[in-house]
This record gives sequence, C-alpha cells and structure tokens, in this order.
Amino acid sequence: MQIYTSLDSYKGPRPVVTMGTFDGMHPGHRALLEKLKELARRENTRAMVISFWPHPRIVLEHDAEKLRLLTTLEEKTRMIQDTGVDDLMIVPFSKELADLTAEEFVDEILVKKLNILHLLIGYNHRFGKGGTSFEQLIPISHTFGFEISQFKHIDVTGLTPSSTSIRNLLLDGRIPEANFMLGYRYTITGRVTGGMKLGRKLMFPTANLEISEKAKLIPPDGVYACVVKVRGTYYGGMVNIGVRPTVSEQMDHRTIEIHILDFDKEIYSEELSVSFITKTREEKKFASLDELRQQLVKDEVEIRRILKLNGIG
Ligand SMILES: Cc1cc2nc3c(=O)[nH]c(=O)nc-3n(C[C@H](O)[C@H](O)[C@H](O)COP(=O)(O)O)c2cc1C
Ligand SMILES: Nc1ncnc2c1ncn2[C@@H]1O[C@H](COP(=O)(O)OP(=O)(O)OP(=O)(O)O)[C@@H](O)[C@H]1O
Repeated sequence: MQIYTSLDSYKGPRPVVTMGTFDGMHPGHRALLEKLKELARRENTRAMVISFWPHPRIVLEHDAEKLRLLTTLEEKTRMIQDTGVDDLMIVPFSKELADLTAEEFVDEILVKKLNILHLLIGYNHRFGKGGTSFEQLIPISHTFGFEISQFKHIDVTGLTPSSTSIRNLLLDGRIPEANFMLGYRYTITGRVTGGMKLGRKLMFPTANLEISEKAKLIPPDGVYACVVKVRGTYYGGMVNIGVRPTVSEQMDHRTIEIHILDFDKEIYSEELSVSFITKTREEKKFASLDELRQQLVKDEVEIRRILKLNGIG
C-alpha cells in the first residue's frame, strides 16, 4: 500500500475513493473497504482510502482533550494496509478544511488533486460544512463528472458497529461486547518502564506500561485477563489499571501494570502489546500487602481459568 501525506503527491490513475476516520477499523469499515476494492478491480484502477488525522472531533470540539481513540495513526494505518487497498491518503484535518462546503471539497480535493473516478460513500457518511448527504452529493457528482455510490450498513448480530459505540463499551469496562463489535481484541501497545519494585516482593512482578499516544483509550480502572505479546510471543497476563491505593498515595497517578504468566525475563524498555479479554474485578485498597498478595493468588486462578476458556495457555 502506498501511503501519502500530501494531496499533491498522488500521480496514479483516476482512483475509486472512500473517506472517513476509520477509528478502530471495525467490521463495518472492513466491509466498506472490501466493496472499495471490488469497485476498483471492476474499473481496473486503484482503491484509495482518504482518512483524516488528527481525528476531526479533536480539531473541532472544545472538550476535545476528552476524546479517546481506539487506534493510533500507526495502528489504523497497519489495519488499513492489511485490507489490501492500494492507497491511503492521510489528510491533515484542520478548521479550514472543515469550513469547505461539500462542493468546494469535491472541487478542490477530490477532483483537482485526485481526479477521482468513483466516490463510495458509507451509509451514514456526511462531509462538507453542514454535513452534505449522499442524496445531495448526486448532482455534485454529475457536475464534476465522477460516479458515486452508497454502501449499505453492516450489522453484527443485529447491532450496527460504530467507533463511538465501541468506545463507549470500552469506557464502561464491557470488554467482551466491545471485542465482539470490533471483530478483534482491543489492544494497547507501549514500552515497559520501571516501577517501585514491590512486585517481586509480592511474588507478582509487573511490567509498567507507558503509552505514548495521549489520546489512546485506556479501559477503566480494574483488573483484567489479557493476552500479552512480548518479543513476538503471546502469553496470558493479569493486568491492573489504576492508582494502586494499597501501595501509593498518589491518587492522580494512574498506572498500567502487567504480570505476565509463566514469564521471567528482563524486558525493561521493550515494547509490549496487551489485548484485553475481560475485566475480573475492581481495584481495591487492601489493609496490608499480605492481603493484596492473597487476592493476587485468587486473581491468578480466575484469570488462568478465563484464559483456558479462551483457548490461551
Ligand atoms: C493483577 C493485579 C491486580 C492488582 N490489584 C491491585 C488492587 O486491587 N489494589 C492495589 O492497591 N494494587 C493492586 N495491584 C498493584 C500492586 O499493588 C502492584 O503491582 C505492586 O505494588 C507492585 O508495584 P511495582 O511494579 O511498582 O513494584 C495489582 C497488580 C496486579 C498485577
Ligand atoms: N457498521 C457499518 N457498516 C458499514 N459502513 C460503516 C459502518 N460504520 C461506519 N461505516 C462507514 O465507514 C466510513 C468511515 O466511518 P467513520 O470513520 O465515520 O466510522 P463510524 O464507525 O461511523 O464512526 P463514528 O461512530 O465516529 O461516527 C463511513 O463511510 C461510514 O459510513
């Protein structure tokens, strides 16, 4: 897949194009891109995805710092690449871009920069100032001389996946439902940083994970059963997200700590991916480290059982 970050750099044939933010790349997004490839094959040309970065809501909304994303730009790019489309055009989203009417956007970008052959529009996709609908785009496509078509919506057991609904499930700690709607396990990736070194004393050493993308959605505080990818190998894992009230006074310092099962190697500063399976309990303040240790032993039994049910370990 060719990745473009400038609208001026595309020099290929007239492409078949679809647009959107594609946060999370859920089954609706993937089905849309399958259709895009089919149309491009039929026209013997290239399938191009136009995606915007930063997320339009981060640019346009005043409480934007609260928005949490399912995928970083890197993750989204990899998932789009995996679908087999030919081109990804990453368009920097700005207030000026949002101010263009649909007709101006079509003229200045889709026609003058890319000379598109066909625009595939998702079932609820609107663009341009005021949010122009598919029906309103039909006469515009005639004026500028390209084909336009609309893609139906895809449901997963009667529910329509959307990035917003999946974000809300994750923020509610409803991991299995979110994973079901995503079509894969929700995953966060980061680097291992140093902790207080209390973990070994507890007999549960932990890797503390640091996530560089500030906007990445982190599930709510609690204990989770997870699959952890380290050095290309997958392990079961017990994860605690929270402030560790038993051992820390810093109630505003949230950490992501992972105890990797059946693993005992030094991985400081290495990259680690955590894929969530389910939440098993809330984080609690224990009266002593010994009580915390006893709880961790119970957590391990329960998490190993869950992992086994999910075919891991
Ligand atoms: C699966 C798991 C569950 C945890 N649950 C709690 C908890 O309920 N309350 C709490 O205060 N700390 C909890 N912790 C955090 C421990 O207090 C922490 O891992 C320990 O103090 C080691 O910290 P360190 O890595 O900074 O040395 C949990 C850790 C893990 C791995
Ligand atoms: N369930 C779905 N089935 C088919 N197409 C979908 C589905 N969900 C989104 N799309 C299409 O995918 C494209 C990209 O959509 P967008 O990134 O806005 O995703 P979304 O999941 O609808 O997000 P949000 O919840 O933020 O509106 C749009 O054309 C949209 O219509």
